[in-house]
Amino acid sequence: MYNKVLLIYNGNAGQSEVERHIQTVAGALAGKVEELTLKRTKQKGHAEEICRERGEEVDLVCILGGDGTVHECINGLASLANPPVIAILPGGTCNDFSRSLGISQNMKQAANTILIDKKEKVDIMKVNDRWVTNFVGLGLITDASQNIDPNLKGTFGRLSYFISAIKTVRESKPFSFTMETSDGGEIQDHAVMILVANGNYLGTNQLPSLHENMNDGNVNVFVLREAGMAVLKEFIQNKDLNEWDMNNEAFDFMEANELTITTDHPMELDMDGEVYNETPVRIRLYKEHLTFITGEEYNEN
Ligand SMILES: Nc1ncnc2c1ncn2[C@@H]1O[C@H](COP(=O)(O)OP(=O)(O)OP(=O)(O)O)[C@@H](O)[C@H]1O
Repeated sequence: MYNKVLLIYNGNAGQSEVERHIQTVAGALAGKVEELTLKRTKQKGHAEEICRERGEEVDLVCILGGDGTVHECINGLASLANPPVIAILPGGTCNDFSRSLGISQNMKQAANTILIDKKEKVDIMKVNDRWVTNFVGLGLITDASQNIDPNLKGTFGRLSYFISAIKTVRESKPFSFTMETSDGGEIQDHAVMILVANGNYLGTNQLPSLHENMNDGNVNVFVLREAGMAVLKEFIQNKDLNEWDMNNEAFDFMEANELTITTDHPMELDMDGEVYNETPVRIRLYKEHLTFITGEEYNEN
């Protein structure tokens, strides 16, 4: 089991809910670990700082938060020489990366997963100068995140993503891009959205995928040329890419472990749900770079 455990939680999340979650997690870990330190994030960027400074002092870092908090923590941990094992406790709105790891969305069950201690090495993307767990995207997806009304997010939670997506689809305009892959391939085209996914979920929807694990050394690259609702519906509903019509002009799909994307004008990059950077972008996958606690049903190779 683990001697030293650091539990980081989003200090900006609803107070009473956080307190309940901490009680649940601390209750599950009490008696099983030697030392449990709680750290509340004080502002955006704090989780990254804590992880960079304290990550090597502990055996396990538990992240109680959503994908944005996970993103921050990974950026503090991924460059350490001896990073700890990482457990994600689904404390955000969508918690997409925890879903990809097969972690239960029930906090008690998620905390108990830590005690079962099933661990897997997982691929992580380096996107320009940031580490990314779940996805990087440009075009429609960035606009959809930006269009979320913070008041709606508080009231409707993940429904606000869909309201925003529908609003954005109506307004989206195509952009020109050039994509180069490490095998020398080059594509020049137009799109309304490019999505490079390491994880298998987006806005709680399962993404179409050829395989379910996250240590295969490849990311899934989706290029959507049209923003019609029919295309988006297929994208969201059809989970198995083996059954997709690959001749459909509305989208392209490929796998890659390294690629660069340039656009006709600088475009914002959505990384794990927050805008951190803009194009041009270089994406490189680091195979099995970090070790995560996974749910029992997580599919390893
Ligand atoms: N104390 C804090 N004050 C302000 N912002 C914070 C604080 N701690 C974390 N954050 C930021 O808040 C953002 C949202 O938090 P988080 O990702 O945990 O929840 P969420 O957006 O509801 O979850 P999801 O992305 O899974 O839908 C993150 O990008 C994170 O950087």
